[in-house]
Amino acid sequence: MKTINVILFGIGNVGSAIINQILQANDQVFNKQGFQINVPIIVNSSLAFYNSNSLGHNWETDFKNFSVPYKIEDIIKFVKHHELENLVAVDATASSNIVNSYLLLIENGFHIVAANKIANSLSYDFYAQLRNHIKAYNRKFYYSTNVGAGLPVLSTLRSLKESGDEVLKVRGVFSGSLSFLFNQLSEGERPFSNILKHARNLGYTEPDPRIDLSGQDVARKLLIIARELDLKFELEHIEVQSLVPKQLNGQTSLEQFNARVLELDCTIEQFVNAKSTNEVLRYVAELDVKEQQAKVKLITVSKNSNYGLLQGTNNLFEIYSKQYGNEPVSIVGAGAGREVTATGVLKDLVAIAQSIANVQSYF
Ligand SMILES: NC(=O)C1=CN([C@@H]2O[C@H](COP(=O)(O)OP(=O)(O)OC[C@H]3O[C@@H](n4cnc5c(N)ncnc54)[C@H](OP(=O)(O)O)[C@@H]3O)[C@@H](O)[C@H]2O)C=CC1
Ligand SMILES: N[C@@H](CC=O)C(=O)O
Repeated sequence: MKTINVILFGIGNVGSAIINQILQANDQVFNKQGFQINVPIIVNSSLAFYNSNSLGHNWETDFKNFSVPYKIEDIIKFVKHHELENLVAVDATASSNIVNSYLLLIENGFHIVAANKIANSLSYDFYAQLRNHIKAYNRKFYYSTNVGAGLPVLSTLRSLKESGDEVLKVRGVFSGSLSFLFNQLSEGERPFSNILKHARNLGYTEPDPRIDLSGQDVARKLLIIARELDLKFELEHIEVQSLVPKQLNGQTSLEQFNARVLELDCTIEQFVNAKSTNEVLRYVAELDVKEQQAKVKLITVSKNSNYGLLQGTNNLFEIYSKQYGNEPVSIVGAGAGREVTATGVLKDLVAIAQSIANVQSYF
């Protein structure tokens, strides 16, 4: 039985669901495949909880009672001291701090699984450097939840590419939180700011929801898709329409934004008033591979179109390729949420565990 040791950075919405799903699957699912996933260290932005065995179901209480301040070097020391093998750093934060330590972690034997999109949306130079490092140290870097949460978007793009097809265009609704916000808004019962609060409580938004509302999160996803398709894009290549009123962005802190969130309603009302009654609003991303053009913006669509009929946090990815012609490959499903995202992270983790345990997966 191989033991995979996961060091989990971030124990918020996604991180806590990852722990609970691992604890649930270890006995019934993973052991049968010849491996066990242990989680000897969990951290938030300032504290770490170390446990040389593994976490139990009471991990939240343990974290509250026994966590201590840490530096990344302490974590590396701990895993070396306890001779922990098969190390995977799971990044379930939205922070660039941990991304700054990816190279160091790789040099110290860690594979990386990231829900965090920052590493893949920094400069192209860093994007390439990270991949060179992964190759040089014979590690793996998986990030399937960067686009579409648990949906198989990046794997579909890769398999089309690897089988000789040519992806020409990718278009769709890429944000789970914006999908939820505009789906709820079209029901017409609540102001936008109130729906936003609900979306945050359900774990659909980024820790700072302006990252969603400004289009930045969708632009990052589009950038990651573009790079996956071998375009050497930077974030600046993407035309972005922000929904955040100017006075609530830039210099404003998250606390100030929260206090003045009602001001968002006026901005959104302008878009609502500009559409007809049989239309709804959708925040859409589009990459034209041939023209090398990428944009993300709010549009109006007919209520009865495939975009208009989206429900809940559903995403829609339409992948146009040479072989599929005018009928795109379409992927639809939940694009945000603690559980679906944690399942996506687990798929990446299991792929690493299977390669370590030498398990032949079905695919
Ligand atoms: N929610 C979703 O549906 C999806 C989320 N993702 C991605 O998953 C990531 C996490 O999202 P979510 O769980 O919703 O966010 P949360 O805000 O719920 O959790 C973030 C966690 O990261 C911790 N953290 C922040 N900074 C650091 C740091 N420098 N070092 C270590 N830990 C840190 C926070 O600790 P503290 O409490 O101390 O600040 C908190 O535990 C994001 O990158 C997001 O884009 C991807 C797909 C879908
Ligand atoms: N904030 C994101 C969550 C997943 O990446 C979204 O709304 O899609």
